[in-house]
This record gives sequence, structure tokens and C-alpha cells, in this order.
Amino acid sequence: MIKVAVTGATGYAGGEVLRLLLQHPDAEIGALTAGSSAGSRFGQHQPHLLPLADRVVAETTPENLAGHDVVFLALPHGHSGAVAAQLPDDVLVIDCGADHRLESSDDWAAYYGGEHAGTWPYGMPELITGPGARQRDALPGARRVAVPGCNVTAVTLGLQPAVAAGLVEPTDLVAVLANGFSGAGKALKPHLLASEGLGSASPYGVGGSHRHIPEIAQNLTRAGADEVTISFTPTLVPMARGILATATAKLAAGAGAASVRAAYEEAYGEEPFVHLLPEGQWPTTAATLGANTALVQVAVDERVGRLVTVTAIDNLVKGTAGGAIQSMNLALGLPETTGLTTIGVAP
Ligand SMILES: NC(=O)C1=CN([C@@H]2O[C@H](COP(=O)(O)OP(=O)(O)OC[C@H]3O[C@@H](n4cnc5c(N)ncnc54)[C@H](OP(=O)(O)O)[C@@H]3O)[C@@H](O)[C@H]2O)C=CC1
Ligand SMILES: CC(=O)N[C@@H](CCC(=O)OP(=O)(O)O)C(=O)O
Repeated sequence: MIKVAVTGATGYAGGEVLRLLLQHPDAEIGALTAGSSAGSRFGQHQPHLLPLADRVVAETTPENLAGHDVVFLALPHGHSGAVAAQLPDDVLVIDCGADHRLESSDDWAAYYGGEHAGTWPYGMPELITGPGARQRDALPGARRVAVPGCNVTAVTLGLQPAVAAGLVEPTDLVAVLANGFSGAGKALKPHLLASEGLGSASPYGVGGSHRHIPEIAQNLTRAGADEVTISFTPTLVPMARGILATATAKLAAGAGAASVRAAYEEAYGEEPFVHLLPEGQWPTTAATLGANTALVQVAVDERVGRLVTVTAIDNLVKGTAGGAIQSMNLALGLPETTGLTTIGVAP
């Protein structure tokens, strides 16, 4: 069995990692650590994870994290570097936060601020990294993995086949997203109060300020773009989970509906968790809830000369914990799909 510790176990991301680990045939759950909630009963924070309810939340210390094969970090931005530095090199450390995703320290400084912790192998197995190459090729044997941002996952999966095939202008991209509340974490924030958010849709991170912009650009550059320019606008909508990302791109000369469809079929035909829907069927977030699934659809808007892609994911599963477990499986040499499902919860 693989002994796994989770830091940030009381939060949304840590809780989802644990929900999936409880269903993983090779995982044994060790330490559950957090910050201010250390010392309390775990079931008080994650009452849906009944098998762990009587555990006690531990402090996030090297002593409590010692003796594990895998440590998941699900901490607020800026906290992962210091914790990871205290862990042995042969332990697999999987960071669900943003600290180790970006290659550019300038991007880190501009969008997050503070010291950049460094760059780890990127935990998006489906990322196109060259002709016939995928990021999953880089993960076997890795002992440090940076899990992508949830919005980044949705937008990258929506656009990368067209970018890699040269069917769109990567300097003319637009993405608008509908985002569930859990993406913002459990911390109390005024705009997340039920009286503010229920029955309302509100944009945030508008005008090029959202911290996922450089990460999307980094991914699409790896997929083959020389330069990426993207207008990115998320919108908070009253649902607990889910992201629906609508991304459009100016078509390159000669690109059309047939070449676009062929590129997406080729990119995702063999992927276990990314599904190109049959023509005419559009993704919904409800169809992805609880599943490690990304649903993708594409169309060409001839009048405006743009590709339109729509991608739905559960932000906590394919957008975080599911991608993290996929990466764990690959790093440890297990079948990539172990413990993961494409079966959702509906209605
Ligand atoms: N929510 C989402 O959809 C996604 C989240 N992520 C990333 O996952 C990480 C966690 O996010 P999320 O779960 O949403 O956030 P939450 O606010 O829900 O949870 C934060 C967790 O971190 C713990 N924590 C806070 N400060 C410290 C500290 N100083 N030392 C130890 N533990 C601490 C909290 O413990 P305590 O209970 O003691 O306060 C809690 O367990 C973030 O980096 C986020 O960006 C990534 C993709 C998607
Ligand atoms: C609704 C909401 O606020 N969503 C968050 C999701 C961010 C996230 O979880 O990704 P990181 O791991 O990079 O923090 C947002 O868009 O900022």
C-alpha cells in the first residue's frame, strides 16, 4: 500500500483529494494536517468523509508528515515551498496550489507576489508538449508535481488541440468562464456570502488581472504557440462545483469546421478523461460532478471567423484532486486511471 498524507486536509481541495483516495485501491491514508484547525476532530470539517470522521487534525510539521510515500499539499498560495523543502527528496510531493506551476519568476512576481518557490513537473497528463508528445511522458518517476489551476485546466483542454495544429491565431484568444463557489476555498469572503451570491452572477479578476493568465499562456506555448495573448474573464455563478469555460479563437487561414473537428478527435480520441462530445451536444457542468471528466465541444462560427470551444469540468475533481491523483498514479508507475471515475453524480 502507498501511505499518503494530506496537508490542508480540512479545505475543499484537500477534502476532495481524500474523497478520491478513500476509493483508491492502493492508497492508505496517513496524516491529515492543517493550520488553525489542528487538534480538532476531522469529521467536524469534512462530515462527508465518514471513514475518517474520528481522526484528529494534526499540525503541518515535518514530524507529522514523516514516514509517508506521498504528501499532497492543499495549502493557500505561498505556503507550499516551505513545507516541501522539509520533505525528503524520495517522497512524492504533489502540490495542489500554484506555488510550483510557473516557469517564469517574473510571472510569479507579477501575478502572485513574493518569492517564487520554483518550478516542478506539471501535473496535466493530457497537455500537448510536441508532435505526438504529452506531459504524461514527463511524470513517471517524478517526485515533485505541480497540479494545474482549475480554470487553467478547462481553458487549456478547450484550446490546445487547435493551437497545436496551427488552426487558430494564439494571439487572439478570449475565454469567459462560469465558476462554482468552491473554487474560492473555504475562507470567509464577503462576496461569497449566500446573500451576495445566491441568485446572482458576478465577474471577478476582470481586465487581465487573474493569476491563471500566465499559466494558460505557458501551457499553450508548450502546445506549440509562439506567443499567446488571451483575454480571460471568470464569473462566479450560484453553484457549489463546476466550471464551464467558453473559449474562442480567431481561425487561421484555411482552417474550417472539418479540420478543427479532426484535430480534436485526434487529440482526445485516446484520452481516458477528456471527451469530445458528439456534434451538436454541448457540455454541462452537471454532467461532470464528482467525476474526473472534462467534456469538450467545438464549433466554427463562420460569420466571425472564430473557433468556439466549450469545456466543462468539476473544479474539485478534474480541476484539482482528480488531476492530482492521475499524476500520482503516473509518478508511481500505476495505471493512470487507478481509483478515478468518469461516472458523475446527477441530477
Ligand atoms: N478549490 C479549488 O477548486 C481549487 C483549489 N486549488 C488550490 O488548493 C489549495 C487549497 O485551496 P482550497 O482547498 O480551495 O482552500 P481552503 O481555504 O478550502 O483550504 C485551505 C486549507 O489550508 C489549510 N491552511 C491554511 N493555512 C495554513 C497554514 N499556515 N498551515 C497549514 N495549513 C494551512 C487550512 O486549514 P485550517 O482548517 O486549519 O484553516 C485548510 O485545510 C490552494 O492553493 C488552491 O489554490 C487548486 C485548484 C482548485
Ligand atoms: C470561484 C473562484 O474564486 N475560483 C478561483 C479558482 C482558483 C483556484 O482554485 O485555482 P488556484 O489553485 O490557482 O488557486 C479563481 O478563479 O481564482
